Amino acid sequence: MTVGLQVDNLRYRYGAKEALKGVSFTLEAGAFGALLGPNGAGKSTLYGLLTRLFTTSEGRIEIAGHDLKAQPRAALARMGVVFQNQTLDLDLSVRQNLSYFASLHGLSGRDAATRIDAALDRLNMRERAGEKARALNGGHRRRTEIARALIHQPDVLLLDEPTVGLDAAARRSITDHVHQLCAEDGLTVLWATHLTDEVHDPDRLIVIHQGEKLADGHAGDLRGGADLSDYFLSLTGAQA
Ligand SMILES: Nc1ncnc2c1ncn2[C@@H]1O[C@H](COP(=O)(O)OP(=O)(O)OP(=O)(O)O)[C@@H](O)[C@H]1O
Repeated sequence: MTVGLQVDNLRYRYGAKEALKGVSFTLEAGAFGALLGPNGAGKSTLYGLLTRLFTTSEGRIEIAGHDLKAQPRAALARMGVVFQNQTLDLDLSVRQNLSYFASLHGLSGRDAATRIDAALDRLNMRERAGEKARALNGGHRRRTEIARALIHQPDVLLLDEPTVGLDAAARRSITDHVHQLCAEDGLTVLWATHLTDEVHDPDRLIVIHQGEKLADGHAGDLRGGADLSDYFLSLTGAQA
């Protein structure tokens, strides 16, 4: 199999507090990986390490074949990130937000315009390109951020609780769009959430709790005949 994302025996401490206690998993290229964990499980810590907001000497991360510690630039170039907090410039148009990001990646002119159009098409946002980000609802702002994260054509897309604050229809739409990116474009996705209804049966499901991995497999196999939230609750004792 071609590996999209590999995390091997990752540990991280905040002083005496051990936030990750040796977490390992591998996502095949093109997989939708749902990282499910209750508050405090260690999801944000894992994302911080994956994006090199901070580093650890314990464990190894590989992104699309590049070791994050040994080849950070090459590894990060293969990664797109959608953070939990909104990061658009609300006074710029959708297209301007994407153009700014493209130029940060050294893209300009016709090449940038082509990539921006393709990314906006992918998220059904092309017809909104001229609107100020401020005029968009929360769901369309998130779609713009996802389109922006695709401009440099990453192999791996990380999303940290991307549906926080969205209504049910927008949540469904974003979740479906990202599943399509895996199925149709071969993108490897890691989607952190504590909402079980965002996980589909064929998805790869990784459950973490208190810094440890409790389960890893296809969601449908793991839950068996049970409801996924009941399964999650029985594993973690937490509220789904
Ligand atoms: N700066 C910090 N100093 C000390 N402990 C921290 C710090 N940041 C996080 N922690 C602790 O590390 C553990 C993992 O936190 P983390 O934020 O990674 O969890 P999470 O799964 O992202 O939770 P949430 O869904 O609430 O964001 C928690 O016990 C948290 O209290």
